[in-house]
Amino acid sequence: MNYVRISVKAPAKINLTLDVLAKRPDGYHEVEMVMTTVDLADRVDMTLREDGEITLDCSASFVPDDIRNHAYKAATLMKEKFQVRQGVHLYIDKQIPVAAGLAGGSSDAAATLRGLNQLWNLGLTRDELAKIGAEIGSDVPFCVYGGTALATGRGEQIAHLGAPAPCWVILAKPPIGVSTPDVYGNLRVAQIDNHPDTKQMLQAIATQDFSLMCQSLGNVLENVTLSLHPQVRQIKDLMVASGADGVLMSGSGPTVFALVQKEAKVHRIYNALRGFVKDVFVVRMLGAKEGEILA
Ligand SMILES: C[C@@](CO)(OP(=O)(O)O)[C@H](O)COP(=O)(O)OP(=O)(O)OC[C@H]1O[C@@H](n2ccc(N)nc2=O)[C@H](O)[C@@H]1O
Ligand SMILES: Nc1ncnc2c1ncn2[C@@H]1O[C@H](COP(=O)(O)OP(=O)(O)O)[C@@H](O)[C@H]1O
Repeated sequence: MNYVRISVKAPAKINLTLDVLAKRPDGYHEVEMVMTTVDLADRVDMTLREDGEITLDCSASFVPDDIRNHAYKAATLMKEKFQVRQGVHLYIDKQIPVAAGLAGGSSDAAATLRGLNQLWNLGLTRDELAKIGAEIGSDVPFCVYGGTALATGRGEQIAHLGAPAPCWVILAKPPIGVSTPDVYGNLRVAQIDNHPDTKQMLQAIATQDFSLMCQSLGNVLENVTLSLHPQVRQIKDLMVASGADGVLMSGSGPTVFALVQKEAKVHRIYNALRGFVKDVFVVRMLGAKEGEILA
């Protein structure tokens, strides 16, 4: 089918575990992370341009609209690699908080790769798109597939997992932006004393055991971000005091998420947080499903 315009959902991710095993000679860190997508999503609209230009607008004016934008980078890479004559206008409807540990920019890039594959009739597989995504950022390959996965290497090696136990996810982002390179840069790998039990998390997911999943949550970047931004600790404490079953910071932060199974608790936690931070979202995990193309 020939498209002229296509809209693709770009869901946020959370890290159920994030372990750092070593610092690599290339400056990246060797990680082991269990990630899952949630139904808080940007939307990337792509409109064919016959003049060959790549242009971008975003509903959030502070997000870059040039090559610094991961979605723009994705389009440029695809055009160059496959010598595409046509161009594209990208419009990003931004719903995911920026620099929040939720991979908003990576997911926009992944949605752009998926969408352009159709718009420009490239016929690439998801695996091929994920490989291209790794050239944009470590989290992009995961975002190309979505669902739930174990990510290793610098985060670009993906092993798909089944859906975790169904539950509510309450996200709260304090009004600070966190730089991922700064957080990794402040981590002292030899001094990490809170490595998560990744195997136990994999077991919790395989058996859809909600309480084991909550017990297995862990993120070695949390202490680094907590020391830079004490508000993150306050949000965690508030979630726990309001009855959350499991609480963790996502990625490099500063977003913190709470997991709960009972709907009554959702309201209690949401109301407690809203008095404290503006950006609070109640979402569901997307399970094992792949990112959805809307039109
Ligand atoms: C921490 C995580 C957890 O999912 O996510 P966010 O908090 O950014 O959402 C990821 O590891 C972030 O992945 P991503 O944001 O794609 O990182 P990249 O663009 O590839 O790298 C940005 C910088 O982060 C550092 N970095 C990133 C990944 C990695 N495995 N080791 C690193 O040391 C490097 O300094 C690198 O230059
Ligand atoms: N499409 C995009 N959406 C949001 N931020 C973007 C995008 N493209 C590039 N960026 C830049 O990437 C940085 C990280 O943003 P984001 O992907 O939202 O956070 P995180 O890496 O914490 O998940 C920001 O500083 C932002 O300026």
